[in-house]
Parts: sequence; C-alpha cells; structure tokens
Amino acid sequence: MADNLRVAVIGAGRMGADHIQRLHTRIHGAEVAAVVDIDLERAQAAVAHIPGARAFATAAEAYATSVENGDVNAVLIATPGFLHEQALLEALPLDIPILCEKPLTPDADSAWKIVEAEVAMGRKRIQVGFMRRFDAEYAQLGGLIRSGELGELLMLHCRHRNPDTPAGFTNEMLINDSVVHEFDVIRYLTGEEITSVQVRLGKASSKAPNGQHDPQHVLIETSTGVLADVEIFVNAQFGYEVATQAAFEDGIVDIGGDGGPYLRRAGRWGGTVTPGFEARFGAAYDAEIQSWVDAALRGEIGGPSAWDGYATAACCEAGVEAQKSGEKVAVVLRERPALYGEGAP
Ligand SMILES: NC(=O)c1ccc[n+]([C@@H]2O[C@H](COP(=O)([O-])OP(=O)(O)OC[C@H]3O[C@@H](n4cnc5c(N)ncnc54)[C@H](O)[C@@H]3O)[C@@H](O)[C@H]2O)c1
Ligand SMILES: O[C@H]1[C@H](O)[C@@H](O)[C@H](O)[C@@H](O)[C@H]1O
Repeated sequence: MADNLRVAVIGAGRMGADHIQRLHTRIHGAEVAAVVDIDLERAQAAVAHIPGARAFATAAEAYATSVENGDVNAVLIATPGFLHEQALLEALPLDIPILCEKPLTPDADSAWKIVEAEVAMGRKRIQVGFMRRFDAEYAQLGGLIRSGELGELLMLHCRHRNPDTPAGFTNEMLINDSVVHEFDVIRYLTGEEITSVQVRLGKASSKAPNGQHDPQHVLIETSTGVLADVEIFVNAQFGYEVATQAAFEDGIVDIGGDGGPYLRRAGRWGGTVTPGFEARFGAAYDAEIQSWVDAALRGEIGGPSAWDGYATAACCEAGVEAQKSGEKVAVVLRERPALYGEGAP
C-alpha cells in the first residue's frame, strides 16, 4: 500500500476547486497529481500553483500511463451528478480508492449498476461525499439519539436553503442534488432506512428560474415511523442555511442555527449570514477528505459507501416521482449485498 495518495481530481468547478485547494494545503497524506476538466484551461489554471500536478481534458488521458506507474493512485470525482455513473465505471476497474461527490448517481438503477460493479470487484473502493456526517453538530445530534438520554427520537424538522442555483439546475435537482443530503443524514441519524417520500408544492417564489418550483416541502418516513419534513428552498436569496430541529420524547434539540460573533454596533445588533456551503461545511469537508485519505492508505473507505449512495438514489427517484404525483411514494430497496455489512446505514 502506498504511503501517500496521489489524487486525480475529475472536474475542477466550484466543488472540485475547493477540494483541490484542501488536498494541496490542509490534508495530510495526499497530494494533487492530476486535474481533469473538459474545459482544459480550467484544469490548467487549477494545477498552475501545484508543482508536479498535470492537467488533462479527459480522465482516460489522465489514467493512461499514470495509474500503471503510480503517478496517480486515487480518484476524486467532482463532475456534475448526472456524469458520475460514467466516471465511476471508468475509475472502478483501476482498483484504486475513489471519493465520489454526492449524489453517487441521480437514480436507483444507475446507482445499482455501481453497487454491482463494486460487489463484482469484491472490495469497497467508493466513498460518497455526504459531508454532513462529518459536521460536528450533526455528529453530536447523532450521539444524543444513540445515547437515548432524551428518550426516543420522534420527528425531525429540516431547513435546507441556498441563496440561488447555478445555470442548468433543474426541478428534479431540488431532490436529487439537494434533498439527497437530507436523505443521507436522516438515515445516518436514525440508523434506519427511509420507507416513503412525499412532496408538496405550494406557493412558488418568483425568484425561481424557469422550470423550478421553489420552495418544496418534502415529507419523509423511516422504518420505525420517525417523520421528517424538509423545506427545500434553493433560491432563498438571503444566504445559506442547513439546520435541523429534532423532537424527542424528553426534549428538543436544534443544530445548524446561525453562529459566529453576536455583534452590537451603531444601534443595531446581529451577526453575519453564512454565504454558502463552503463556509457552512468547510470543517466537515476537511474532516471528510482526511478520513477518506487515512482509510484509503489502509485499503479501506472512511465514510458513506456505495450502498449509502444507492439507498439515497432510490429515495431521490421516489422523491422525483412524488414531485409529479403529489402522492406518498414508497422507497423499495434491493437486498443489501454482504460486502456492505449489516445494521445501521
Ligand atoms: N458536498 C457538497 O456540499 C457539494 C457542494 C457542491 C457541489 N457538490 C457536488 O460536486 C459535484 C460538482 O458540483 P460543482 O458545483 O462543482 O459543479 P460545477 O459545474 O461548478 O463543476 C463541474 C466541473 O466539471 C467539469 N466537467 C463537466 N463534464 C466533464 C467531463 N466529462 N470530464 C471532466 N470534467 C467535466 C465542468 O467543466 C466543471 O468545471 C456535483 O456532484 C455536486 O453535487 C457537492
Ligand atoms: O451541490 C450543492 C451542495 O450539495 C450543497 O451542500 C447543497 O446545499 C446544495 O443544495 C447543492 O446544490
């Protein structure tokens, strides 16, 4: 096993660039060896300040000789979600560690193909970028749920608000690019699979680009009947907010509220609004990628697996169907392969 991960980052857009920076400056045991972007100039700009790193327009070129000679021994996929299936099927046969940004893929069938390909290899190579599992407050809430000190968890009320959406963000992506985080974190917090999803469309914001009905109200049920509601509001203008209130038999817990300094100045009080996911989850991304690197150097994965990617993709598929029908749609999962063990998600 290598003592250093030499990572090829596929996709140098907003998230890829953030991961490149983190791998280059803050993560121990890893370096950026190659950056691939269909926009070659963007890849070149991304490697300009990283000695030894090379830029390519396609993953195939980056893998061609460099995997064989050890120049590249890990892959981080940060292309848009609808391209992950192709990127994963190209990277998996290399039999090297893969961090795939969420979603694994946007729908259940394509995600299952990835699970099948990994199962055929016989070892877990894919970690999915559900970084909320590495956020300190979500981890504390998970600890409280598992400890039982507030009794049983009964309900979760989730707010997921983004300032605006990038070009090409579709109505389906409110579910399979955004609510996919809640699907994963609800599974992680409760330790249960999700059994149904319903979506209610109410009054829409005039700020939502054509084709998007924003906000939406998503109702989720887990296998023991924990109910979660999510306000997904991706053109909320004011800033970024991801917060959850958990109702227990013996108490209420809030996480993700505005933090930071509370300022009083010139007759006013308040603080600053979080502008985006980089600021809200910066520490969680660092912890997530460090965990991936540490585990990869031991030949393991250090976070959510392809099974988690598949289970959430099945929820997304149900959610997209529910957007259209307004009905409660059941989430039916295939049998969990032995490779992914048993027990909590
Ligand atoms: N975990 C999180 O909180 C979080 C935050 C943002 C984005 N993401 C995820 O990261 C991924 C990328 O999102 P983004 O916001 O950076 O998107 P983006 O559009 O900013 O960047 C995507 C990049 O991929 C490149 N690209 C497109 N097709 C390519 C191909 N075939 N080969 C190589 N490069 C190609 C584009 O040129 C672009 O530079 C998505 O899966 C998204 O869901 C996760
Ligand atoms: O890709 C982004 C990212 O995953 C953010 O964490 C989420 O808040 C956004 O809704 C999504 O579009």
